[in-house]
Amino acid sequence: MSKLPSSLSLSCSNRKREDILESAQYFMGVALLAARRSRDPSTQVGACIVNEEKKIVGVGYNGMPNGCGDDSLPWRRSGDNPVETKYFYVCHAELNAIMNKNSADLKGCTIYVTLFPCNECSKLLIQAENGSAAQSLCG
Ligand SMILES: Nc1nc(=O)n([C@H]2C[C@H](O)[C@@H](COP(=O)(O)O)O2)cc1CO
Ligand SMILES: [Zn+2]
Repeated sequence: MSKLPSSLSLSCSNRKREDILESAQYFMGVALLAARRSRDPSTQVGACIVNEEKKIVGVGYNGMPNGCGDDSLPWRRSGDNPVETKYFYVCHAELNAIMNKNSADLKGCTIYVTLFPCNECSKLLIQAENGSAAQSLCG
């Protein structure tokens, strides 16, 4: 094999980087970044769905339904009536990641989500045939 020109061999390493992010760290990082888009004043959640080829097929964060102004619905956690709280309206990050999917189905996919899925989202993930879920270890 011909020797590298001396200028090239001295100016930059010819060895690939080893200390790269693991794929799970990368996808959870995407979920954490997506959470930064949430307008929920108390809890921001992000979700990233990845297919078996490790391609991102859906990203979402918790927010009010499309077209429903973030200022016209309540963000409070408690009220005399459930309709006075955000829980009655907010779309969870997992729901939005599923709805934002760019693939025909989610068979065998993995979802990386910054909070453990609630029972409603767990049902959605099962019905969407989402293979498995990974949850962030951060608080
Ligand atoms: N897995 C989840 N995905 C989500 O998108 N959420 C959202 C729904 C609310 O907008 C917020 C929770 O509000 P709080 O009860 O921590 O103030 O996080 C919550 C969970 C946890 O069940
Ligand atoms: Zn949920």
